[in-house]
Formats: sequence, structure tokens, C-alpha cells
Amino acid sequence: MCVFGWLFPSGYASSGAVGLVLGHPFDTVKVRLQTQTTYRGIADCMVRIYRHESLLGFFKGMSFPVASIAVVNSVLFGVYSNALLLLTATSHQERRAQPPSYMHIFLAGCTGGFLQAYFLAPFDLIKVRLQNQTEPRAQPGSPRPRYQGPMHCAASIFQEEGPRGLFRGAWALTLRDTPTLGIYFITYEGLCHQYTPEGQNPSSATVLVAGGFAGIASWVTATPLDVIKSRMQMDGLRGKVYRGVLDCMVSSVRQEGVGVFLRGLTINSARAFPVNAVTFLSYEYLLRWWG
Ligand SMILES: CN(C)C(=N)NCCC[C@H](N)C(=O)O
Repeated sequence: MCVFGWLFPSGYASSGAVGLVLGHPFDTVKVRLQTQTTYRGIADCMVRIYRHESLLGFFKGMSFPVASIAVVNSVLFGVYSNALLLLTATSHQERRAQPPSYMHIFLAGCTGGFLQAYFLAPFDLIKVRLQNQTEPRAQPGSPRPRYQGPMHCAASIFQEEGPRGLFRGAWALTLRDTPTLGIYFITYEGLCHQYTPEGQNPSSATVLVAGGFAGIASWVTATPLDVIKSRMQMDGLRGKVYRGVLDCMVSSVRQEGVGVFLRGLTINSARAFPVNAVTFLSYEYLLRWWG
């Protein structure tokens, strides 16, 4: 069953993409709050984006995440399923009767998170750079944004910062995703186990609720490093140059206090529920069809 993650990414593409499109406006507000200090809060940021950039401003940088979701989720869920298979020597169906230990679930989730971070890094970098462009849609005579679109952004980063530039912030992203994806899968499997009769598959309602809470639990714990990751990805563009993840943490705390680590927490959590409810529903159904 475990090759399904690599063989059937189209299921992830359609289901994951819907959640991603719905969640993108929240993601844009979160990224702006984490990297720009001019906004006074969620409402101020939303009003200013709407007034200055129109509704389209909320959807900046969306195309690459939508185009890459199938690959990123296939790596994450494929590695997770295969790691669990290696650790427990049981198939998905057998695991309903013989649930794996939480330690195995955590380790498999961390492995998935670690490996997916490298596939996600360049797409996430381009997304964050485009989301941070505050120029309204190009009109004759108006100033043009630095990046004209995702391909232009990728090419410019490649030219200006070299191939390694496309992986700016990848270390912070790996530190963010490795433990938090362990938490993600533990929360999901734990809630499904709790609310499903012995030996049965969880109902769709259980999957949606468990997936939603898994998203919230993982994003709450991921937010501090999410702030650092977003700042590292914007590094250099606005003059500040961090010497590494630790330097970024120290200088952010010095300038803005420890509260800086909570930037975007509320909006991250609100976005996490629907996006991850839909993601886990597609994961469960793909496993059952091809499991
Ligand atoms: C805390 N983290 C990094 C995660 N839970 N990641 C996996 C879920 C990713 C999903 N597409 C989302 O954007 O929420």
C-alpha cells in the first residue's frame, strides 16, 4: 500500500489544492504579520491589503504552492506511511487492529517532516517573497513590483543569489517541520483511535475533526520557528542580514521582545483546521482505495 503516496499524487493535488486556495488569504496575512512590523494586527493588515491591493492582494504567491502540493504531500504522507511500515511491519488495515505505538508514529512523522522540508523549501521561499510584495496590481505608470510572477521570482533568486539562494530559510523550515510533523501525526492518530470503535476505520467526521485538530496542534507548536523561517526567507531584501537561525532569533527578540515568536499564531491556527481536515480526508480515502 505504501507506494500509493508516490503513485497517486493526483488525489492530493485536487483535495489539497482546494484547502490551500481557501487558506491562502489567511497565509498571506500571517506572512505579512511575521515579516513586516508596520501592521497593527490581523484586522489592520486585512483592511490595508484590501484597500491598497484589492482582493487579489490576498492571493499573491498562490500558484506555486498549488502546483507543488501534490509532490509535497506525496513525499510527506508517502515517507510517513513507509516509515511506519518499516517500524511496525504492519499494513494500514492491520494497524486498525494492532495500533502502532505513539513513539513509532512520532518517529515516522518526524522523518516525513524532515524529508518534505527539502521539497517544500524553494516553493515556500517563492511564495513568501511574492506574498510580501505590497504593490497593487500593475497599472500603466505605477511602480512595478520587484518580481513579476513565480517564474520570474525563481529566476531572479537564482541569478542574484545562486542555486543555494533558492534554499534560503530551508534550515529553519527543517527545524520547524521535523518535530511538528511528529506532533501532527500523533494528534491525528490519537484522536482517531480515541473516537473509533476497536478494529474499525474512523468515520469521515472523525477524520475531519482529528485532521483539523492535528493541523492546529502542529501549527501552534510550529509558529515560533515559522516566524524565524519567514524572516530568514526575506533576509537581505530589506537590508537586514542574519548570520543564521540563532542570530535571527536573538535579534528578533532584542528588537521586538519574546512576543515575536507568537506572531501569526491566531491566524495560523484558524487556517490550520479546514486545510488539514481536508488533507487527512483525502489521505484516508486514498489509503482505503489503494491500501
Ligand atoms: C506544522 N506544519 C508544518 C504542518 N502541519 N505541516 C503539514 C500540513 C501542511 C498543510 N498543507 C498546511 O499548510 O497546513
